[in-house]
Amino acid sequence: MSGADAIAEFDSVGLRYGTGAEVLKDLDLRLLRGGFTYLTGASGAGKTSLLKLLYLAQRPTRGRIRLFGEELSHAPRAALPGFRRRIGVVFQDFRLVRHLSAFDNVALPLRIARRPESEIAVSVRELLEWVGLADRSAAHPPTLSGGEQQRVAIARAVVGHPELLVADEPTGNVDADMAKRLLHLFERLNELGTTVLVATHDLSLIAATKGAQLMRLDGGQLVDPTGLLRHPPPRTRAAG
Ligand SMILES: Nc1ncnc2c1ncn2[C@@H]1O[C@H](COP(=O)(O)OP(=O)(O)OP(=O)(O)O)[C@@H](O)[C@H]1O
Repeated sequence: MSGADAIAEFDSVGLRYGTGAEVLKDLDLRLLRGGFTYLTGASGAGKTSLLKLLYLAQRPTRGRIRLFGEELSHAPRAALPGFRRRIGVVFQDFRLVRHLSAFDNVALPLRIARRPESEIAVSVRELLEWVGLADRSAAHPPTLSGGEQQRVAIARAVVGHPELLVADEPTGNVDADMAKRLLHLFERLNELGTTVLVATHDLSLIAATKGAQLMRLDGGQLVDPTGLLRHPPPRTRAAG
């Protein structure tokens, strides 16, 4: 398989914070375009750190990352916002804008993309309904429960149909029925072409997703239960 089929590739990637020990070691991985992947691992294993590398909140301390076919270490800083706009992120701590309503938080990526307000209104309403918050669209984040904030964060991450969706424990604050509904949303987005990576401890979620790839982090290293990772990475590159 050629590099052109991968939306992201890690080649011997390591990460340390400051002068501490490496929290991620020798990561070789490949996220296939259009794939659905779960990332598991004990608390502190490095899941959030790996996701941060993918959504460009951290740079690796060694190794190489290719994203959307581009080598990140060669990309100028000015190119990074362009990459980020292609990625939807559900942060573990939600990161909603406090002074904006739930509606306006979800609308943000579409407004940044300068989509017409009429289209924004339809998309945002549809998503708020899907995540069970149609009647809370005017509410501000501080007045929402943790689970409600998480659902707004998910709606915001998916509303622009990103090429890559990265979600950190996206069902950590919701009940089993809502988790199923949110999983269905991710699957639908995946069917429409979004590559999905979900970090989770929720084994029932993983069991419910047919055909998903599973990666596990253990002590900062990737264990590969489904045998789909790349060891070692291919050196060939497809033309174009
Ligand atoms: N900004 C930081 N500065 C220093 N160390 C950090 C920082 N962020 C994470 N770490 C350390 O890196 C290691 C991996 O943390 P990370 O948050 O990636 O794990 P995780 O698998 O996502 O954990 P959890 O499931 O509890 O969210 C931990 O030892 C953590 O203490």
